[in-house]
Amino acid sequence: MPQQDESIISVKGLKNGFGEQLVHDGLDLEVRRGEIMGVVGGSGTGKSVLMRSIIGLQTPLAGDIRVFDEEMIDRGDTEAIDVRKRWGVLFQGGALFSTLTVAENVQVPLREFYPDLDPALRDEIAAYKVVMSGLPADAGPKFPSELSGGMKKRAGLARALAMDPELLFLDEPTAGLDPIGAAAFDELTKSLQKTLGLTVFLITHDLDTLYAICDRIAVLADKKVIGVGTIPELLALDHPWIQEYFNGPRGRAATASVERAADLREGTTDTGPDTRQSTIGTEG
Ligand SMILES: Nc1ncnc2c1ncn2[C@@H]1O[C@H](COP(=O)(O)OP(=O)(O)OP(=O)(O)O)[C@@H](O)[C@H]1O
Repeated sequence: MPQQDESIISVKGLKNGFGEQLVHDGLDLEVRRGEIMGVVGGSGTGKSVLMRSIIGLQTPLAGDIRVFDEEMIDRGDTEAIDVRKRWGVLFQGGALFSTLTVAENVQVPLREFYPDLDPALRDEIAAYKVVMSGLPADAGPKFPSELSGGMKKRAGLARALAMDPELLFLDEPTAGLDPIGAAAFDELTKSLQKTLGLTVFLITHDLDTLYAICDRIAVLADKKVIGVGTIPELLALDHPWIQEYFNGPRGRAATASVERAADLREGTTDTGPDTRQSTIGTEG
């Protein structure tokens, strides 16, 4: 029986750098089973490098990374396969193969991990994941160039879900989406977390996403995770970046939006303008 406080990702003493530039120095982070962990920080603070280190695309200078309680650093490709099968990744922008159709893109991990799978079953799984990601069923034969930005993200999500992962990595999934598309993507992420019991590592600059769907938030600054918790818990830390981020005009607008939505649910106030418009577009 899985434990709610079971550690799914554990990063300790992580150090990353490029040439003279040190990106992480003594970074620690724990992600628990079933939570959506939002990862925020100013541009260039190393959010993507952190994700790449966890999934084995970046070899750290030092530190310890465990996923599903398996040590990841210096693990050979063959040894890592059993762990890699258990996660899905949506890279920034979707990272679809432009010469493959949506369905073929979704089948890439299936071909990699189960090369002998019956092609008819592969087609069936791909079709199911396309619909599960909120795309119309006829999106399967389309090429990425025929899709809108939001559809590309959903196609990337369908590919990330191909292997029925327990853990999902999302790198800025709502960047570049219009407010309605971004809110819809958030809802989809939340419903996948709930229905599939997913653990989600979600890099974002989108304050609305943080308020709407994240269970906890990790803040990267000063080459470390300077705080992890809910928004009120982070605000209590009194760090200047945290105060500026959550208490600045965009942060206040997002708070007001969440409060208004709560009031609306309780039927205690009238509708005002959706503030999502004012809180997007912050990516660096
Ligand atoms: N392969 C690389 N070679 C050299 N420097 C790199 C490489 N990858 C990342 N960096 C540097 O590491 C730092 C952190 O990059 P990263 O992409 O993780 O930032 P980020 O927090 O995700 O930023 P953003 O919010 O703008 O996406 C940046 O200064 C970047 O230039």
